[in-house]
Amino acid sequence: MSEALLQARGLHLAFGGVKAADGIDLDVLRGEFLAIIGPNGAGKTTFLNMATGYLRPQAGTIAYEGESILGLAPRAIVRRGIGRSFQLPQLFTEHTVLENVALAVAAREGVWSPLRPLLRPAWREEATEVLARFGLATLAGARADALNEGARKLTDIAMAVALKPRLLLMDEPTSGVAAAEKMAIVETLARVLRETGVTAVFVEHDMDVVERFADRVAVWSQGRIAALGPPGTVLADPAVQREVIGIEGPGAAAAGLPGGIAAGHA
Ligand SMILES: Nc1ncnc2c1ncn2[C@@H]1O[C@H](COP(=O)(O)OP(=O)(O)OP(=O)(O)O)[C@@H](O)[C@H]1O
Repeated sequence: MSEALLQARGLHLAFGGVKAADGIDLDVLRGEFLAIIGPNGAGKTTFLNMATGYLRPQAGTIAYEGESILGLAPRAIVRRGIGRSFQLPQLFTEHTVLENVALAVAAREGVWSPLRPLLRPAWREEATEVLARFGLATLAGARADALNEGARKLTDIAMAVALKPRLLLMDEPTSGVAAAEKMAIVETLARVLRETGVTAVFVEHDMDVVERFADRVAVWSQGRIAALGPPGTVLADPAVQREVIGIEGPGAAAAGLPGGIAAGHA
């Protein structure tokens, strides 16, 4: 079986004159944590949207487990095993944390309804187990709209994990989370994903998080992948430091994205 769980080739998508994807080739390898970094507007979310059926590329292919998923609706892609969490968590705010996760379990069983009375005990039990994995058991009875940002993010990801994905795509899992809480949240997230054998792709702006948790980093720039490789190599590149991380250095002026580091596809 192929090492690549998800394989994107030649993805193009323009919005008017803006090339949000301008020839994206990417293999997501089974079992890895792949971070996507890049400046605002580089096309990171557009890639997640194409991989999850929210946007259709104008050219190119996307295969999951060796089969094309192009043209499938988001729900059909979820059923294939690709989960998604969003920059702004999509919780049922008037429901409890447990109910939110139980609704995700129900959705996996084909019941797409936010109606609390329809929740079966088995779904609640499974949701309880998922919450325990995430260390959220004490918040099971809390209403989703009473959570702080960190707990909200984790609940959103717990819902995605309850759908039993083999690949989870996350858009800025730590955005809006207080700095002091951030590492603990990602630590929890990474532990659960490793325990459950989930491959992960995450868009991230915090380079400490990237360095600590990513096996590989892909640098997005103007709809293209300008560099791809281990964090130690990619984050040390002067062009990446200047244009993505915002560090000025002596070597930075000579390099430029995407041309300066275009050869780094590992
Ligand atoms: N549905 C859309 N309609 C029109 N333009 C869009 C749409 N989605 C994205 N774009 C444009 O495509 C470009 C890439 O956007 P995208 O959201 O993918 O970037 P990003 O790298 O995720 O940025 P950020 O870090 O700010 O979230 C931007 O110029 C954006 O305005």
